Amino acid sequence: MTDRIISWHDAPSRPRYTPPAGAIDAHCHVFGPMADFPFSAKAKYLPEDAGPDMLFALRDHLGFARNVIVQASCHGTDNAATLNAIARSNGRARGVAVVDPAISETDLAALHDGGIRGIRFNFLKRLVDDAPKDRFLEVARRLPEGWHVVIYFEADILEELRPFMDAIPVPLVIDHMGRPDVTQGPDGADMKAFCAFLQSRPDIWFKATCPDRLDPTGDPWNAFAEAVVPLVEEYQDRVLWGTDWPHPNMQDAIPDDGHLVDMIPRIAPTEALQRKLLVDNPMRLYWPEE
Ligand SMILES: O=C(O)/C=C(\CC(=O)C(=O)O)C(=O)O
Repeated sequence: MTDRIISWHDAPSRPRYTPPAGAIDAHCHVFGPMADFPFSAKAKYLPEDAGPDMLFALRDHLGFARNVIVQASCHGTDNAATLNAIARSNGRARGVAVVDPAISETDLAALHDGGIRGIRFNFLKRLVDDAPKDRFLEVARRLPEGWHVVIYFEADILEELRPFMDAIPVPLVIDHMGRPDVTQGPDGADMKAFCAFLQSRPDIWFKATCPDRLDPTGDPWNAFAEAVVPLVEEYQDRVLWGTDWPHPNMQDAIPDDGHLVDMIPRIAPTEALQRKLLVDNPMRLYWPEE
């Protein structure tokens, strides 16, 4: 793999929608810089550098106050780039790590000190070689106090993953709602299955994220808005929102981040919902001490 990929908009528009004070972009990533933080030998894509300075400039441009930085698969289980970004954020970023399940308690504590508050299990075959459920479960049972598990999977394996997810003893946060087919609409099979899953436990959270990934009708992503707005309303105390910048693997349909922000009032139509989505909910998971 030699070609480095750019998957982000070089001049995102300024959103028309203004997020509330203290708004948190709760799903974004950093790439490198590679000279300081090389990519994993197992990486399935090799992006151009998208480091903390770029992320924080975008945060300010979009009107956000904080970030939750999720370790992307291209950095494997070496969380140094994510930790570096958190350290440079002046307390305005926390993160989610990807770890070798054999990680020691000491190393987990060090991640906590570095601002990590959860670990991510990625089940997308195009992104990772293996996802050992038994080993994932073992580490999920010995996480630091207050941590959660982020899970990334596609809708077709939701049922298969149920016994594994049901056994995880800490809150779950599901990336991109488990990638439903939003063109089926709010009552489609994928959304129904995801709702049933949410109803099975009160501590399953989800990210109402990635219209660009999930809606083949494209910007302005009407199918996404229609399918997701009832879910946000129904589960308003356990939903998060994020840009997903720098949009790994979206180089063929790069979204305008300003337009992504303008989706917020379409999936959370009232000020009260927007406050929960962007401030209260992510604060409870990532800055509970404030
Ligand atoms: O950024 C996302 O959430 C989605 C990704 C990338 C990813 O998760 C990773 O590299 O770990 C994807 O679907 O390619």
